[in-house]
Amino acid sequence: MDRDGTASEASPEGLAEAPEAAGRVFGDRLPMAVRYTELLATAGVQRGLIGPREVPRLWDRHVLNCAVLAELLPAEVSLCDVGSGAGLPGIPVALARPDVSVTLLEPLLRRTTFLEEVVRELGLDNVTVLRGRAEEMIGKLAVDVVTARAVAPLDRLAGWGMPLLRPYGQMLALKGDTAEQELTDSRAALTRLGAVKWSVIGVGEGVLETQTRVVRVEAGESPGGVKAATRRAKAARAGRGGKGAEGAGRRGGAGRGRR
Ligand SMILES: C[S@@+](CC[C@H](N)C(=O)[O-])C[C@H]1O[C@@H](n2cnc3c(N)ncnc32)[C@H](O)[C@@H]1O
Repeated sequence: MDRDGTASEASPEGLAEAPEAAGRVFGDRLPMAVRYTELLATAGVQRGLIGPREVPRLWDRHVLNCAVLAELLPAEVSLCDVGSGAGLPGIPVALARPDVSVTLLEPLLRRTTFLEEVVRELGLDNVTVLRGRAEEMIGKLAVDVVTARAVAPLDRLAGWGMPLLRPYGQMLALKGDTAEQELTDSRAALTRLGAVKWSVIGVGEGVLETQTRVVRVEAGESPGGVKAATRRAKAARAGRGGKGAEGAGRRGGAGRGRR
């Protein structure tokens, strides 16, 4: 990140010190989390990716609130953060869990530019930035876990996120107070999209004053439904390499090694 007013050595105005719980969440990666939070408070605000009023509450409402998702992740999974924006929740999760391979998926250039700069500056070797819309990635990207915060109502989000899952993967959506209602409203869509189980879970006990509420949707054998399965099969036949339909999910399935 260049320093012509986009980031400063001193702590940015209004940004609180890292809370004690941050040390427990990020361990020896705490300095990286501190730097990320500073970049959100400086370049992130200047480029319109974070509201200036969020600066005093970046740690609790954003960085820690997102990082506690790590509690729900099995070991060594692949994860795609759909609509990552300024990197939330993907970057805090990647910082808290170096074993997890994270793809930040975001369509807007201004945002992917920021994300690439952050990844480079922090030296985050478990993070890839991918520019595009979730619905364009079906058959090209397949992961164990999809995450999202503030991207779309649950039924629409599921239509984008479920087809990106490998069999038996899971979608984790940070939903706050609307979680139960959105689940109720989305049942038919979730079933159609190959979900076999769903629930609302609170995470962050002992870290956050108010726990983060997460909608967890678990996929069965054919996440995304018939159309997604067809597109995945076509992509596999075409033998796409790299982050192809099988390529991105390089590690164990989401059902394994839960912790
Ligand atoms: C309100 S922002 C939330 C950003 C971030 N997740 C957060 O919580 O701060 C919504 C983001 O979703 C992205 N987005 C919208 N439609 C999308 C789609 N179809 N696929 C992927 N990302 C999308 C937008 O570009 C935007 O960055």
